[in-house]
Amino acid sequence: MRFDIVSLFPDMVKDAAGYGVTGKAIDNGLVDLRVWNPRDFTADRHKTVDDRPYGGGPGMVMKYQPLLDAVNAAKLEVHTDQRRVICLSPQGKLISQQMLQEVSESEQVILIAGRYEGIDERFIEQVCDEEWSLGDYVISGGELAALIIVDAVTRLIPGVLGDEDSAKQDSHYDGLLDCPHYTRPERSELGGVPEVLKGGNHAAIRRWRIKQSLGRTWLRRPDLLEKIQLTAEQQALLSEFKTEVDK
Ligand SMILES: CN(C)c1cccc(CNc2ccc(C(N)=O)cn2)c1
Repeated sequence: MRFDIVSLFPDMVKDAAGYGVTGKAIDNGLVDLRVWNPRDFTADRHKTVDDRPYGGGPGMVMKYQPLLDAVNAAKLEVHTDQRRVICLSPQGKLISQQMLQEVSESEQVILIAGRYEGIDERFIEQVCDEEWSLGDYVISGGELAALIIVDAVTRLIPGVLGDEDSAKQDSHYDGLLDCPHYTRPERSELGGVPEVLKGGNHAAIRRWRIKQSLGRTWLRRPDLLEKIQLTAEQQALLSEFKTEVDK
């Protein structure tokens, strides 16, 4: 997987991606990350990347030409048709694990991190394949949003996470919230650890974890439950949870 991030703050993106799971994936060549600064694609003396909005109004709009030239430079470096150009913005489609899964099967993902009040619409319409939003809020630039995409997609690439299953056990991978996790010490001023987890009955532990995931999803995010078809076992465990929680 090759990520190309177009951003006015390339070091911010490059440095942040260099930590943890994404940093390791880059070091061992499972992921390639390249950053492009639109300012390097300006032709004027002042290296202009933004301008005043037609129609007036506050703030500035990013000019399309430096962005377009940066995207074209990124495309030239990777010969593939398995490529997605995605702009991050509050006007985009709300991302889901499914959208991330699809993109993880591409060869090149070009992410546009906008600043200012936004980007000339002609660039979004003509150059970007998609416009994605991480949620209904505005941040000062698309860089943090782009880094979230890089992180979430990288985790889905085979071989990136040590234990193949850990990605699958990620909450939202099966559409449910994750179960609670505990580690040593067994006793603490914060309380103890559920008995079932301390025993060696792996079938009981598996059932407990599934029940907790279902119960938490039912309590905290019933909207997620609406979207999935529960197996007979899941339905039984959720019913059990509901009777216990009502007590
Ligand atoms: C039209 N355009 C590119 C744009 C317009 C306004 C702000 C920004 C940058 N800020 C962002 C980006 C994404 C998100 C999100 N919710 O994903 C929130 N804020 C970009």
